[in-house]
Amino acid sequence: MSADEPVVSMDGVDVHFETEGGLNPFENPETVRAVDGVDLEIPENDVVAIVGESGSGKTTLGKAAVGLQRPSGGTVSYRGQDVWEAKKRFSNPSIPYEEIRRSLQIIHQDPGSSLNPHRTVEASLAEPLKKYQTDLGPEDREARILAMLERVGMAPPHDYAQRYPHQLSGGEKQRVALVRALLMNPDLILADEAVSALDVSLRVEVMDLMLDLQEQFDTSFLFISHDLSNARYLAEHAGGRLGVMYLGELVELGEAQEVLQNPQHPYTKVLKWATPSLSLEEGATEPPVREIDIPDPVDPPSGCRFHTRCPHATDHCKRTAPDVRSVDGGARTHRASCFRLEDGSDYWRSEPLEGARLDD
Ligand SMILES: Nc1ncnc2c1ncn2[C@@H]1O[C@H](COP(=O)(O)OP(=O)(O)OP(=O)(O)O)[C@@H](O)[C@H]1O
Repeated sequence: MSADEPVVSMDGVDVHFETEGGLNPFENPETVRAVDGVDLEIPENDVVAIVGESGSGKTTLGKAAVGLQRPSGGTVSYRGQDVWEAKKRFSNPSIPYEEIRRSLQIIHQDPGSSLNPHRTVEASLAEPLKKYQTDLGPEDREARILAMLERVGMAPPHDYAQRYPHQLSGGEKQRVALVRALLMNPDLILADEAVSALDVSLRVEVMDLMLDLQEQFDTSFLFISHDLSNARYLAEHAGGRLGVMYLGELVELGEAQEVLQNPQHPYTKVLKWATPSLSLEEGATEPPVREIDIPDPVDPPSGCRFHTRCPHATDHCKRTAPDVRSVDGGARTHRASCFRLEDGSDYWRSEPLEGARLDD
């Protein structure tokens, strides 16, 4: 372990779920490959926004990153310490599991679900402090809570501290959830669809607050959204990265501006096309896909998983899965998994699938 180690490293992470085999008890259970072979490093003070369609595995990836979902393959480490090794009884980890748990926090789409309806805001916020900051007395605890409430715009803080969750608006509940996460002094906050349930007018406000707090507390954020315009807003304003998931795979990752200005995976281009604020910039009209329907993650397509929809797919894509390729070779590498990034690939000599073409 060292201070230079990324806060979280995911190395070849798979999360596969076994599900019941339909109505027939003699049928074999099916495997949902929610996350497949994902590599992702999140250093200190970093922002990564992950975007993808519903069911692409974003939540599962996020939960695996903060140690709430055990991977079925690969490793997840916190500052070099394998998270699941640290959790084992009788292990002797370099970082105790309790410290890892405190350092990796989550805020949910529905902040109400993480607040006890029978407890005041102050009581809910005192709980993590009592558990993890045992040196704080009741007065210091109260002072910390009130200062944080004020910091996130809940003024007068004394008034908000005595309210119950039903006396708060959706935006206020999300602010309390943010305070609750920040009081743990975390290194990384997973914000899973944290603004999706809010009115459009409030989303930017809460994202601005997250950006502000991220800068002030030097906390890394893993922000998950099905909406590219939200992911873009947060990642671009933080100077962070944008990751694109498709059927369990992280198919593109890089600096947000670079990924959006110079997308390399055909699926990233589809997401751009489907986002009015971005497609209008380019005046694109025709959808850049052959098939609108998303395949089943229980039975993903062979080879490149995007080949059934890709406008550039060839026979080669149907048979072989592309490796992750670096696009620019820079320090914070822009990477994508597509044969079109390899000049010498057999892809270029292979027959385009029906309705597809090699050129743009
Ligand atoms: N505990 C589980 N057991 C079985 N299958 C699961 C489980 N959790 C998730 N899945 C499946 O894994 C796939 C990925 O789900 P996940 O929730 O991670 O996707 P997502 O991109 O976050 O989607 P959404 O935006 O709809 O939440 C889906 O097909 C989902 O049905």
